[in-house]
Amino acid sequence: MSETPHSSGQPGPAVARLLVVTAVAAEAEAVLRGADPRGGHRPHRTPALHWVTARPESPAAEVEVEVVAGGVGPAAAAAATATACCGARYDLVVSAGIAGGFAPAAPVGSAVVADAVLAADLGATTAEGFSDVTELGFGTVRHTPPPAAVALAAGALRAAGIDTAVGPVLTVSTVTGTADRTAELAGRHAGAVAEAMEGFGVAEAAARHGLPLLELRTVSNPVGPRDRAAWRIGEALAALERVFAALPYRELIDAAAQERGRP
Ligand SMILES: O=C(O)c1cccc(C(=O)CC[C@H]2O[C@@H](n3cnc4c(=O)[nH]cnc43)[C@H](O)[C@@H]2O)c1
Repeated sequence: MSETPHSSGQPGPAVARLLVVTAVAAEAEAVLRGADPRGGHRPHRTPALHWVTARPESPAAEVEVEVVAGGVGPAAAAAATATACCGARYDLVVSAGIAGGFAPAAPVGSAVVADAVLAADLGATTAEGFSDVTELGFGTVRHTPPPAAVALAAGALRAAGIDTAVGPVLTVSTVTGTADRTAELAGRHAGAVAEAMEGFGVAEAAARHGLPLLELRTVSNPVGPRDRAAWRIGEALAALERVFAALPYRELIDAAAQERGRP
């Protein structure tokens, strides 16, 4: 975090900056309704749909929240996050939106906080089964959010009465739609609480910018046989708004910074 110049010429309170990346505008709007209940945010159209708001939490500590609706899927999410991070300074990046929840950990309407962000279908299928890219000798399939910030976020959501699970969140390029695929993913990723389509892309971009990452989602549907008509998107968006109303922004940013060895 940097010191902001004050009208006196002395350094003033540091403004901490949070970047939230969602897939679609409806998710970004839910995030902003929660983060900015007074509705004072300023919309922009570049680089994607993009909103900025200030969230003063105490006279000594301001937080500015920027929300980008970067598109569906890991590639769009990575491109939007990297573009945003090239244009401004942030202290923490959050991948947010709706998700499919694995039963019984994450029922519809509940929240999930990722303690690992996993690329679940980045690899190769062979006669012996699936090998991820790390097993094939390339790159990574895992990003680990700062544990203290994960615990802080989950504690704040539970304190606000939001049913919250903590565990690995899978990033997939294809939404799971069969019982076999559900069992395969759950078998390969013990303890997985949810799947969505952007977290790993956001994480890859944040890591290249040296920034800590969280993934926070609310559940619109169970992971399982496809039944799009049963997705409870309105319920998940309302829960997403409650999540972003309950977060202790400044403490989260400070916790993430401390784990990176910064003051
Ligand atoms: O139709 C709408 O009104 C609407 C409003 C908000 C979001 C959507 C989306 O379809 C967003 C796509 C988004 O959803 C995530 N998601 C949700 N459930 C799953 C799932 O079971 N498996 C994978 N991804 C899921 C995902 O991150 C997509 O980007 C529509």
